[in-house]
Amino acid sequence: MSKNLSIVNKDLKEERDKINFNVEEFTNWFYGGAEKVKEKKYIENYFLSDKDLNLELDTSYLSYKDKYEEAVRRSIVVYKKLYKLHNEMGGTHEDFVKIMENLRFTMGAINPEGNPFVLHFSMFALTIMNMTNDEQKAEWLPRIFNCNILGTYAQTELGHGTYIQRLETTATYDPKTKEFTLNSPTLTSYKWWPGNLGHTVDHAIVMAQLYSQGKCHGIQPFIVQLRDSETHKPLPGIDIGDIGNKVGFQTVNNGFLGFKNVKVPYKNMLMKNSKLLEDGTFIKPKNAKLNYGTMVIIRVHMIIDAACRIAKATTIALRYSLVRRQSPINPNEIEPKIIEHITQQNKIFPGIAKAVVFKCMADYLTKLHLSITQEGNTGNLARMPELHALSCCLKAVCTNEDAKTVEVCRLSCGGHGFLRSAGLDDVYRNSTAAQTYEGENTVMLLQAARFLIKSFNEARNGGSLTEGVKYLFDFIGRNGKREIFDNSINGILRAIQAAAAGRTYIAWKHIEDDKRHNSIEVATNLAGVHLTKAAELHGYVCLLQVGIEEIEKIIRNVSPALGLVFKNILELFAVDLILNKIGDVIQHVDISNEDIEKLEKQMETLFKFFRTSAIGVVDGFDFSDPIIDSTLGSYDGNVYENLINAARKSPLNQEDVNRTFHLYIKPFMKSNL
Ligand SMILES: CCCCCCCCCCCCCCCCCCCCCCC/C=C/C(=O)SCCNC(=O)CCNC(=O)[C@H](O)C(C)(C)COP(=O)(O)OP(=O)(O)OC[C@H]1O[C@@H](n2cnc3c(N)ncnc32)[C@H](O)[C@@H]1OP(=O)(O)O
Ligand SMILES: Cc1cc2nc3c(=O)[nH]c(=O)nc-3n(C[C@H](O)[C@H](O)[C@H](O)COP(=O)(O)OP(=O)(O)OC[C@H]3O[C@@H](n4cnc5c(N)ncnc54)[C@H](O)[C@@H]3O)c2cc1C
Repeated sequence: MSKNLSIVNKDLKEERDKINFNVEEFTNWFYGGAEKVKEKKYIENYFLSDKDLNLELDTSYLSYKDKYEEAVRRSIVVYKKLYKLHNEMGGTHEDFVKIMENLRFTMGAINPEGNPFVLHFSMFALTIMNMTNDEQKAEWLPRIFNCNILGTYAQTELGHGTYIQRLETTATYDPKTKEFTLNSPTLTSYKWWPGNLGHTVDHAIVMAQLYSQGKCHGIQPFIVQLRDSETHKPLPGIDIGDIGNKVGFQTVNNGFLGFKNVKVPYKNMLMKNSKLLEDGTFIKPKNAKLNYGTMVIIRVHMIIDAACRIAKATTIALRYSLVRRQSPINPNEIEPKIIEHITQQNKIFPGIAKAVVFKCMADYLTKLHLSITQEGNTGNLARMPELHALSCCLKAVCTNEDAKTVEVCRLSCGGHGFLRSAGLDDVYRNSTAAQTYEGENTVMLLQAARFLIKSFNEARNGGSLTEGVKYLFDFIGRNGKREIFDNSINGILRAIQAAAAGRTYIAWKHIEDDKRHNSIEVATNLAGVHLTKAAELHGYVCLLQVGIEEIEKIIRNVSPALGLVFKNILELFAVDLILNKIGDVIQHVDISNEDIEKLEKQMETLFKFFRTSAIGVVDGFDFSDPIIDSTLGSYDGNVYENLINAARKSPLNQEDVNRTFHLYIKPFMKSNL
């Protein structure tokens, strides 16, 4: 379904004629196999072809309220079809997950400003699946699955989002009535931000401080009904609403929520991890952070979201750059495609490489998450901190890169990139939201840095390290000597590792020095900037290391022509990375000016090679026109026709004279002031 039937712009056609590898083979890799691509296309078409969605309507021109109502209407069309398709496919849980995973991206085309049910189908369902005991699963899962109840994940409050230990909502247990009483004791204890909470859902997982037998037992999850199941009116004691207009996510319906003596039955505390006996005795979980599990799952999922947003933005920027002509390079020659300006290649090509490497990382992290979760299910929680640190670190590094890259793509489209119809604004808004939700990125980096510092101490004391941080041993082993640079892909990896280890050492030393006059906590705060830099560099080490390992495997399994493209992509990623981090590298690596010049030259050579493959790679990301939803990035490259057609649809252009002329402008002009 992806290609539209109009005539392809000749400049773009000429580019595609020069592609020297099999684009379909790349697509099959990106989506995990030919069967998965078929499935993706089928599911995409199944939903997007539905006329009831009325995708012709450009919702960006609607009011805030109308946008929300249209998003709800469209979502219901989609979810009805989801259940129909699920039955047709066989009705297994795997079928459902398959549809959901594909639908996740299709939903962006249906509700470009966000999905008013996304929390039900992600955090709410996942929390109930993973944090309940068997009886609770039996009670809640069928109702959630059938959408008899709709829910969200209500953790953040007006006063606290990051430091969740200090959430203020209370759940006080009374063994006589076998009920909890929920209260919001202060204004700052109001829940604030949960998606879909304002007017859509009727239930929520509420994170609240559990009080029992006169003691506080920390935050625990409760399932709470918020609205009447018939009238949808807020239940007694519930103060609920929408938090208002935002930078993006306009139709996600983020809400606020206050409780005044709201009664919740005993069975509604989620009891897989912590347990409360009916008499009010609290039984601690094996690890108190098990209650943070849903956040970890979503952080893992966010890496592929970042990869796909970059893939989408670079597809738009590259296709446009291959049809837009401007500014002759030689004064007497015709204006070139703007991609011929090397600075334009520098804006777009590294982004394409990032999308590919992030995809490798997403696959790696998904497998790691699965294996650590399976260990956890057998009671072995030893690797939980490693997964937490890695998911925090990569969530932050990948979404920061994502927002930066999408913005560079917008800039690379010049003035037209600023048009809404170019399709980059929603991508950017989603990227920048992801820098904050599921853990603000600085805070995430600091969590990762805790793990790095612990590992550094471990390494100094001759202890053992997890695979991903073993490079700290190399740093300690060098005993203050600098890593000698060599200009190979593994040489670049070693240089970034040396920079990450060196920065970890600086942070560690900063803490050790400050500890002499301060508490460890104050010393750690004072080292904060170094710590975040160390964690960021560690994130890049992980990306490059996993990129090298995965791409080496891929090269062994694909055709030689595609293998060369992957090799080119990996080198692009690596050289771009080291040049961007050269300040950190110089500090810890013996690298000469000549080496740096060589790297800069190498980048130019890589661009030259990638120049012919780039369009094949972005076509291989296989975003259909409705998904790409961009006047500049459509498959046919007919950007000028697309732009004028989109402009003609502006509500202001539906009449040739706007009433403000007669009401205000004309009287003003005739007034002679
Ligand atoms: C209908 C049926 C449906 C079926 C469904 C089927 C499933 C289909 C699947 C399909 C795919 C869908 C997938 C999802 C799609 C994704 C789309 C999502 C779109 C989402 C929209 C936006 C939603 C946004 C939501 C939110 O933002 S929710 C709120 C998030 N909030 C945060 O992230 C808060 C950040 N803060 C924290 O996490 C913590 O406070 C902290 C970690 C910063 C600190 O915690 P704390 O203070 O308790 O910790 P300390 O400082 O005391 O101690 C630190 C030590 O604790 C360890 N630690 C911390 N966390 C963990 C952990 N999680 N695991 C292990 N260990 C942990 C640290 O390691 C420290 O250890 P140390 O002391 O040894 O150093
Ligand atoms: C679009 C969107 C959707 C969301 N959806 C949900 C949802 O569905 N459910 C839900 O419960 N929540 C949701 N949230 C809330 C989100 O998880 C929090 O906003 C996020 O975790 C950040 O917390 P905060 O707002 O308290 O930021 P703050 O912690 O107040 O951050 C403000 C500044 O303080 C800094 N800071 C804070 N603590 C530290 C520290 N320890 N060290 C160094 N610097 C620090 C931060 O780096 C930041 O610069 C959503 C938020 C957004 C933007």
